This record gives sequence, structure tokens and C-alpha cells, in this order.
Amino acid sequence: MKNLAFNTETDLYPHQKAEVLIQALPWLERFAGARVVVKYGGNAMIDPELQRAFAEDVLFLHRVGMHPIVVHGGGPQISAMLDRLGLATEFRGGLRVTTPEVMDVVRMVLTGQVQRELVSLLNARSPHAVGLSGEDGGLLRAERRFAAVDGEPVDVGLVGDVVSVDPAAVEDLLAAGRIPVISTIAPDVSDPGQVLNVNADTAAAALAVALGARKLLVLTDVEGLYTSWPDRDSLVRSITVSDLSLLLPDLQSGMVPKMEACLRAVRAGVPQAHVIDGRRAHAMLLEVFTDEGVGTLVVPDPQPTEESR
Ligand SMILES: Nc1ncnc2c1ncn2[C@@H]1O[C@H](COP(=O)(O)OP(=O)(O)O)[C@@H](O)[C@H]1O
Ligand SMILES: CC(=O)N[C@@H](CCC(=O)OP(=O)(O)O)C(=O)O
Repeated sequence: MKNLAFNTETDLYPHQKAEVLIQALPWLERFAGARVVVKYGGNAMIDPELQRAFAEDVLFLHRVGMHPIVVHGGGPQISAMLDRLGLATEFRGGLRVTTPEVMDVVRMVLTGQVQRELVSLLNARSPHAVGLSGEDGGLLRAERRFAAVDGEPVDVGLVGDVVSVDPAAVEDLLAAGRIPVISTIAPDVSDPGQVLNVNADTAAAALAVALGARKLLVLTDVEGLYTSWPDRDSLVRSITVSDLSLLLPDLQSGMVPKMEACLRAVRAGVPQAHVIDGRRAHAMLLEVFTDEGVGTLVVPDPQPTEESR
């Protein structure tokens, strides 16, 4: 039987519940009809309870008239499969060194496993999610890129950077009221038939720009960006693109493509990019619908005022 006793530690009093709703109203109005690209990192999707909370949040955004577009990662899931298959794997500058054998596994795990699981999780509640990969309908095209390690370019194999996005396939889904769930594999522009492994943060930024998103939300397994790592001395609550570009050369591992992605998205016109903690249930709702927000927010540089011009 359901326990209806009031728990003073965890339950809200009626006036507090009303406050939550009142605080959410301006945000609900402001973001009605807005597109939000949600990058769901592989590290944030490990716990089944948190996966369910993630699905609830995406469906909440959809139900209140926003247009969530999910771009998923799957780094740990790819590493686990490579391990099972006895294939070695290595990251340089936050990017996986991708040989042709590794590329086969990346494609299989991202589109065949992680994307399928996410689509089925979302559709268990309301059948709006449709999966697609960067290969579908010419959505993404990429060219090979190098990683930056200590300022030096390093060849990481079949790794790509998005050079063009044809959003028609996603636009069709959005027009039909669907929730696109996108895996970040992209055809190589200069080698027909070859596909490239695109870091999901990088692809999410390109998609956010091409789709005119109002927000890029990056869910990961840390509270946000720390100025020093691994000390976790101070969490950056908000940073401009100019300050972030100064910080970028000192960042390490997974934070490099993540913050690069936020920087690129905001520079190209996405008004806000956020890195938030996917280990915290409903972090997405807290970010979008509360005054305080959570995590690290990347914003454009302030515009010069009339007087300072
Ligand atoms: N300055 C930093 N602030 C926060 N996290 C950092 C920083 N530098 C490196 N990291 C690492 O980056 C990780 C997030 O990147 P990654 O593991 O690629 O996540 P995801 O799978 O979500 O893309 C964090 O868990 C942390 O270990
Ligand atoms: C080039 C590159 O590194 N690609 C990533 C693609 C998946 C990804 O980005 O997953 P997360 O978001 O979980 O890190 C990889 O192979 O792991």
C-alpha cells in the first residue's frame, strides 16, 4: 500500500509545490516552441534510474511544447564492447583513436545498441522518439580531423569533424511532432563509402547551430566545468566565450571536446550552452525551469554599450 505519511526531509509542503510551479511559468512561456539540443553522454546513462529520469525530462520538454532533439554519446559502451572483442582502445586529446576495426564497433554500438535502447526507453512512455544516424538522409557530412595534444596535431584515424548538416530529415520529424534521437556517425566528404567517428559533443554543437536551437544542454558525469582538475576547487557557473577560449588550452580529456562544442555553438549563434550533471536526477528540468539553473553556462560576450563604443 502507498505510504502517505509526510516526510519532512524529502517532501514539499503545498505552498512550496505552488512556488515551484509559479517559478516555472515564465520559463515555460519563454521556451514554448523552442528547440533544445540535448547531448546525452555515455557516462551519464549508466544508471537505469537516471535513464528513466532522463526520459521523463525529455518527454516533459516535449509535452510543454518545446522541441527536444537528443544527440547521444556512448564512449564507455563502445570501450566495453571493444574490450569484450579483445580490441585495444586509446584516447588522444579526448578523441578515440579509430582504426577501421574500431570504426565498425563504434557504428554497431552507437546505432545498433545505445540509440535503440534510448528510443525504446523514451517510447515506453509515449511513442514519439525516432532514431537516426548522421548517415541518414544526408544529415551529417564530416572530414577527417586531428586531435590537439599539447598544442600538437595528432592523427587519430577515422575521426571526423562535421563540415555540413542537412537538417531536412530532422525538420521532417520535428514537424511531425517526433523526438529525434541521433547517433553521431557521419560519411566522409572526401571518401565516399567511408564513415567517420564524430565525437558526440562536437556533433551536438553542429546540430544545435544548424537547427537554430535556443539551448545546447550537455549532460555528463560531473557537476560542470572546474577551473582546476582534478582538484575541483571551483565550479564555473557562467563563462563567456572569450574567457572560455582562454581556458581551453589548459583543459584535459573529455572536457576538451565538450567545452570546444559549447564554444563553437555559442559563437555560431546558439544563445546558451550548458554543461550539466547527468548523475543528478532531473538536472535538465532544474536547468530549464528554475531561476538558479545548474552546472556551467556558456554565453556570448557582452555587447558593447552605446557609451563604450
Ligand atoms: N576541468 C574539468 N572539469 C570537469 N571535468 C573535467 C575537467 N577536466 C577533465 N574532466 C573530465 O571530463 C569528464 C567528462 O567527459 P567524458 O568522460 O567524455 O564525458 P561524456 O561521456 O559525458 O562525454 C569528467 O568526468 C572529468 O573526468
Ligand atoms: C571521436 C570520438 O571520440 N568519438 C566518440 C563517440 C561517442 C561519444 O562521443 O560518446 P560520449 O559522449 O559518451 O563521450 C567515441 O568513440 O567514444
